[in-house]
This record gives sequence, C-alpha cells and structure tokens, in this order.
Amino acid sequence: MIKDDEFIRNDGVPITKEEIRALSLSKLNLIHSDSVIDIGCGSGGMTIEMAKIAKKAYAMDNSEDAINTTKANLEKFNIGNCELISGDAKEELEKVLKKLKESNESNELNALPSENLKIFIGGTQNIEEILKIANKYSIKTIVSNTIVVNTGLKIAEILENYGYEIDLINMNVSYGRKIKSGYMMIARNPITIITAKK
Ligand SMILES: C[S@@+](CC[C@H](N)C(=O)[O-])C[C@H]1O[C@@H](n2cnc3c(N)ncnc32)[C@H](O)[C@@H]1O
Repeated sequence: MIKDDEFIRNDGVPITKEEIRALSLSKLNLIHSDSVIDIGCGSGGMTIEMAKIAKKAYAMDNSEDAINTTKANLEKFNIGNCELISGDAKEELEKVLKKLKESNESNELNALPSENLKIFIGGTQNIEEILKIANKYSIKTIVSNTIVVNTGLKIAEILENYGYEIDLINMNVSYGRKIKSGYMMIARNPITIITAKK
C-alpha cells in the first residue's frame, strides 16, 4: 500500500486514506484480468492502487482539480493502464460501459465485461443515476465509500432493491500520536464501506 504522504496533493482535493484503501481493495478482490472503473477519483489514491493490480482502469471526476491531481499521481507512479475521464459519472459511466460492450461484441466475446469489470465509487453525487446504470450493465461487484452515513445506507438500500447482496462496514481508524507519557490515539472520521455483489 502506498503511504498517504507519497501522493501529490492539491488543496481541496480529497484522498482515500491508506487503511480505507486497503480494506476497499480487499473487498473489490481485483485480479489481473479485471478492469475497474473509479467513480470520483479525487487525488487518484484508489485509482493508482487499483491500476497496479488490474488490467485496465478508468478514472473519472467532475472536478478539474481532481483530474489534474490524479494525472500528476499517475505520472508519478508510472501508471500506463489508466484512462482519465473528465466529467460527471452520471454521463461518463454509461459512455465507458457502452464502449466496452461494443468492443466486446465486435470481438465476439461474452456479452459484457460484467464478469471482469468492477466499479469503485468514491464520489457520490448523482448516486441514484450512477447505480441505475451499473445495474443496467449487470456489474457484479460494486464497492463504495461514504463519509455521510445516510448516503451509505441509501446506496445499500438501492443496491439491495436491485438484487445485490450487501456487506456493510463502518471503519474507524485511529492513529497513535506520541505524547510525553506514551501514545494517544487520534481518531479519523469513520467511513462506511459498502460492498455489493450479484
Ligand atoms: C472522496 S473523493 C475520492 C478520493 C479518491 N478515492 C482517492 O483515493 O483519491 C470524491 C471525489 O468524487 C468526485 N465526485 C463526486 N461525485 C461525482 C460524480 N457524480 N461524478 C464524478 N466525480 C464525482 C469529487 O469531485 C471528488 O473528487
């Protein structure tokens, strides 16, 4: 796992912290033949960890600052198998899925990438539309992180209604800070990790 402070950072662009990345990656269970779409790539923390394992990564964000930060990190970590897409996932997700579907059909491979295409969601604006598209294209594994509990529950509920099996985790991480008498633990914001499988 890459340390948080190894990433290039820009003001106002969030990053998924190392421990949350580790658990989210484990829930995604990526293998080399998988492709992955990162919705809301922020600083590229998850994008880079996922692209290091997967065959191909697609990373999208609706913030130009986030796109520029991810681009800088892709260069820093020498990642060559990632397509960076600027725009809202509400529109961009379907474009990527459509393109993959068409290229699969022209190669006379199986229907869609659904078996080996996974989605990670770190950005949750327009989440209803995004989940609707993921379900329409029969994506089998979706992992999402949310800081707002209500959003996490909403995602779980929507996906459950689409027939996914849900695994819901709240992750609380505390970091030891050395003080005179020993270590005190400083808590970070808890993050909800939703894993949905079909
Ligand atoms: C918490 S950050 C993600 C951090 C990232 N996983 C990382 O490791 O660096 C969420 C990002 O999602 C983006 N975002 C939120 N909703 C989005 C949407 N519907 N489409 C595209 N990007 C979105 C935000 O601009 C923000 O950069």
